[in-house]
Amino acid sequence: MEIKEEGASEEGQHFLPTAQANDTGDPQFTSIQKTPNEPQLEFILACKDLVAPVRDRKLNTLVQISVIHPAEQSLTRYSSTEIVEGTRDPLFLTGVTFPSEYPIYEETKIKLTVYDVKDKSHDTVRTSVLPEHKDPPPEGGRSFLGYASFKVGELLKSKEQLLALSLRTSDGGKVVGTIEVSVVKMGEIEDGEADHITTDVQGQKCALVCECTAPENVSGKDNLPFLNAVLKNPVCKLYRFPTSDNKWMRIREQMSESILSFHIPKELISLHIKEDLCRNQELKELGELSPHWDNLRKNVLTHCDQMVNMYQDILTELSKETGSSFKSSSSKGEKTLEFVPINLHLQRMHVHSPHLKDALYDVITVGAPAAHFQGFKNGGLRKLLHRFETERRNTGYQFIYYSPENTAKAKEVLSNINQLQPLIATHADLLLNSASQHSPDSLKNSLKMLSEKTELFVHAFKDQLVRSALLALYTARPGGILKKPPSPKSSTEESSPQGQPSPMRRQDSIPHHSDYDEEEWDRVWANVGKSLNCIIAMVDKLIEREAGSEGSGGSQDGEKDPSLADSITSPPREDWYEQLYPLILTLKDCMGEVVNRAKQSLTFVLLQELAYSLPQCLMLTLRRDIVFSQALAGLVCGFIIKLQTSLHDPGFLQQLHTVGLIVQYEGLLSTYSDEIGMLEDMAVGISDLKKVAFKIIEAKSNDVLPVITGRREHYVVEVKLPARMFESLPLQIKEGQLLYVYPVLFNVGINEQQTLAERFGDVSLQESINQENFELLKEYYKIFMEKMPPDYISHFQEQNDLKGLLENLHQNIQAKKRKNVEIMWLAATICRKLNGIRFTCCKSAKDRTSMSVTLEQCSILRDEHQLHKDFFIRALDCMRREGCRIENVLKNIKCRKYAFNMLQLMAFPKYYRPPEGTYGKADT
Ligand SMILES: O=P(O)(O)O[C@H]1[C@H](O)[C@@H](O)[C@H](O)[C@H](O)[C@@H]1OP(=O)(O)O
Repeated sequence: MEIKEEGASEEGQHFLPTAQANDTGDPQFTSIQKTPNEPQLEFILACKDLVAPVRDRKLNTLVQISVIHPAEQSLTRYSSTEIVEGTRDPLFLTGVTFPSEYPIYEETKIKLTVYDVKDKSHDTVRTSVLPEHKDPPPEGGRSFLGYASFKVGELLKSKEQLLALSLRTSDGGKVVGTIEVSVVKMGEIEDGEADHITTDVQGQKCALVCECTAPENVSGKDNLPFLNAVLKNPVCKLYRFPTSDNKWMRIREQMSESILSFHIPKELISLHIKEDLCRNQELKELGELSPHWDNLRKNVLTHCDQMVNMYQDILTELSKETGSSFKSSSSKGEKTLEFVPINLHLQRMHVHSPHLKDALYDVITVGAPAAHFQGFKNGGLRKLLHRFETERRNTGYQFIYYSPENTAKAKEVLSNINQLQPLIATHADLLLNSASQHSPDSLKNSLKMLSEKTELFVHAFKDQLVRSALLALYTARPGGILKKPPSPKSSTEESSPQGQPSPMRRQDSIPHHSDYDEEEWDRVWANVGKSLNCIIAMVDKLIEREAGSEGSGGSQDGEKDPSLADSITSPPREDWYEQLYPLILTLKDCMGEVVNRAKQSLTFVLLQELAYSLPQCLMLTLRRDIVFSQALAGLVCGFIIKLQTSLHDPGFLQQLHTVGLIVQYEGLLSTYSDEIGMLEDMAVGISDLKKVAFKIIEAKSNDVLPVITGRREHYVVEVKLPARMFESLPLQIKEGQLLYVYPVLFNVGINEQQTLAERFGDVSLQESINQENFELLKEYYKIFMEKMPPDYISHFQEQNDLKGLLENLHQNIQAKKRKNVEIMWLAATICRKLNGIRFTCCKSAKDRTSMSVTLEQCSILRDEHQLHKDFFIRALDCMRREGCRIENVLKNIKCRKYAFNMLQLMAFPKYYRPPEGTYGKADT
């Protein structure tokens, strides 16, 4: 068989194009028996007695793994091990894993090529186009030692599932050593085998017993189809690391993109369009205005219509991207992709360690939510919004100033009205329906619903803002005189039960205006309550009379002859519908009048917001929408994953509905140059996530993608769960209780730009963000301690010293130390202990983020899983050199190099520097 390098494929590109991937298995070839959703094949490698080309030269070796698909006979680079230095018997910590989706069969051939790396700094530059010949020519820093190959079937059927293969030179002649391939077995102890492997500490050796313990199901395998609907294109890596008691632990690293990257922005933009179209319509329906206000309105409408068109164009463009699940760092400035988060991934570490429970650690990695297309010349949202508000407050002579809180309130009342009015109309019709059926029970029920909704409606206007807005609008009408609206039917007032006062009271008095009848609003408003009272009184009367007539209609022995009762003994049956119909009409009329007035006045408040510095105001809204959309896509992804992995945990579920979830963002941006603006955007985007609530509903079809409802001030994300999963939820969640999140952001700049900021610039932005968010975190902890049950808390306190960690975090924030990465470690630890959702972000979530998540993973292995202390750096190097994150760099910029140069790295904190040969100035 001819082995040739496949030109377009790339090492680490784990999956063939979809058309080639064959989930159901090709009948021509023998599938590997496997547990659904588990990797099909995992093996580890070691070499023995390698022969150095030059005598006495110490070998630094790596193995490159390539796959020959049986149908194609061509060779695809699959993955590599790390470089093991200074030994002829290397034992590699980076293994090989073929995930369940990979088209691999017993007939698939695996080729293992061993290289000697002379110069690590020249070893990594492997671009997407590979040379055509069998083995790559000696690249800058490595030379070919030997190769071996085997069929997957041979490995699986071999004794102990272990192959010892001779490594041969490229002409197939000389044997240059042996390579051992051993399937990673679950639950088996390979005792007796002691291997010597090199540690971090140069020259030091460590004897280890290979042992793998049975993994427990921590990932909720059964739930995976649900998760697979949102996660796409997983990249999987395998490692084995020694523990402090010389056992092996097995680590699976997985990185997946999410379809939510595009789905959430599309949902959100559709909502913005709906909200803005509705507002524009309301502006048009504002009625006659004096010339000043009318011109202003025209101008606002022109701009607002343009904005809606722009959102529509963006949505059309995004809708073309069907099935997309990834926006690369190089697309961050693209206008049509502005709402899409940059490089969003789930970064997962699955640990199987001896004597300890299996564990999953998830971090969502994503580019800092920021408006790259709009740029950062004038800063980001935090500064821009503040400046805008201050200027608006101080230059209000052409319009009326309403505070952001009042503007938000106006939007809220408007939205409540828009929801409640049709709801009340429906309940009123249902009441009439019950009346025509002459059913007392159903009449009572319908009345109950109608009363509840009407009370909410009446309550919605109990605000001074409506009054002041009514007066403001009055003065903006031509001549400042309102046409007197028709008063509600007098019959309503007359039939009001004993003329009793309505439940509403007058609010504070509004500013005086000689022509303005401030009592009028009270009357219009009170009429809704009065007409409801009339309906209640009428229903009572009808039911009472019915009961009375039934009592008098019975025969003496208590038996009733219905025909007699109807036609002879009882009075003719009353037509309930006829009695109630006019009252319902009155209620609807009164309501219509209130809605009309309130809507117009509150829309007038919104006109004021838009009127000031029009284009700037709309650009700010756009910027905020963009940043929020990116942040929300990440949050929804994190929430769904957290929910899926924690469904089995009753404590978590209780926390979810009684307290809510902490969502912790680690920012690595610098407070220098453009990244100041990014951080300012990010801080607002994350804080805006407070406006989001989640609701879990049962999926009624295979479509489990979340649905968003609401408007800019308040969104509800409906997460659909398959019936079986939904059933396992606590009642409160099943009943649709809203679930809240508490986002917090801690930022520590780590690169050379931060050095400049510390020396010559200003770090106050970072300091205030950390301080403010510490307060939020403390507040969350307080609510958590108050709301969780005492027995949970006492167990929780035994396990975790959260108070101590918080105190430590506080001290570190106060300390104002340079590049104090301790802040991020502590915040992340606190978040994990509080069952929260973890995020890590830098500009592109590619380079700095990769350093940070790999460091976090290894720190967890050290602190929670007894990673052998001498192997900390090696584990870190393995993950950075051949792990998921270098694949992340590759998929973003088509080059396997972290975009750092030597000078930059000198400014990095020590543990954030990648291993030699994995970085260089690439064209990003
Ligand atoms: O993923 P990032 O750390 O934001 O990537 C940076 C990198 O840190 C920096 O060294 C390099 O000069 C580039 O600016 C990278 O950003 P890109 O957005 O260009 O990938």
